[in-house]
Amino acid sequence: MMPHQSTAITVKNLTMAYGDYIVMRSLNFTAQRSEIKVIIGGSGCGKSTLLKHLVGLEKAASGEIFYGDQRFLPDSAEAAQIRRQFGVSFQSGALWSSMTLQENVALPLEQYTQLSASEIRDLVEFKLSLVGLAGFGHRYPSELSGGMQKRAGLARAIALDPKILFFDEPSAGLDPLSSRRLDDLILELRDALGATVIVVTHELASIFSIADTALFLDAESKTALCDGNPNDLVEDAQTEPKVRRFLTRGDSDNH
Ligand SMILES: Nc1ncnc2c1ncn2[C@@H]1O[C@H](COP(=O)(O)OP(=O)(O)OP(=O)(O)O)[C@@H](O)[C@H]1O
Repeated sequence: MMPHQSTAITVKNLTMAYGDYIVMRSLNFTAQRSEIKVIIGGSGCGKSTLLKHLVGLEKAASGEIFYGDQRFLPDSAEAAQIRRQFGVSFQSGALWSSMTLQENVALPLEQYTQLSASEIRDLVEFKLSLVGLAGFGHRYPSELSGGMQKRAGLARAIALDPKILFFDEPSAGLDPLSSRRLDDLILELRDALGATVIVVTHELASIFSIADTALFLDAESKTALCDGNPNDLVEDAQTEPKVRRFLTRGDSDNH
């Protein structure tokens, strides 16, 4: 059966491994257009590995990934075209320290579009204003706070109006207020771009405030134990105890 029209991402029987070491076996899930899906689970369960597979930095041991109805094979000719729809903000994809914010955000536009210098300048200013950094374009990353740097990374990730945004622990190292602002920003960007958003996070507050769905990866069984709205998962008596414990920070052990 072809994946459904409004389905942005379909993962079918995805097995991920490093050499002989299997990280996850036969994962199945979908993400709809404009859905915010968080990937959660204990340390080392394979969250970052899944993100790397989704963006094509790692190749599946077996199984398939579809964007819309297009199969995503990292080495194929179509992959470059699919990747153009991605906005990626990983820790490793931090800003270039030798470039101003303007130059950082302009980079993907210069690389991937035929826009003129003045069009790029206007777009960069617009993207910076979307993340609350209008007027900061001339600054270097070192001249910004950690929260501002994260937002600048976001501005770069949305430079090409991505259909799908990927974030790896966006609020790591931020104070609770900055982290909250970043969550609000992710919600605003989803609404403004209509993008599907995939986020790896450990932050419970973020999970409950931004996620439409939470996919829980379990290292022990090497499978996803659930994929649902986090509030429903806490309420639902059928939810795996492990997932409930995670989402309630162990409080449900007392019930
Ligand atoms: N390049 C690699 N080569 C071999 N094994 C790896 C590699 N990267 C990760 N692993 C292993 O794969 C498993 C999953 O790692 P991954 O980084 O995806 O987990 P994670 O859920 O993102 O962890 P954390 O929450 O601690 O960031 C771990 O056992 C890790 O040691």
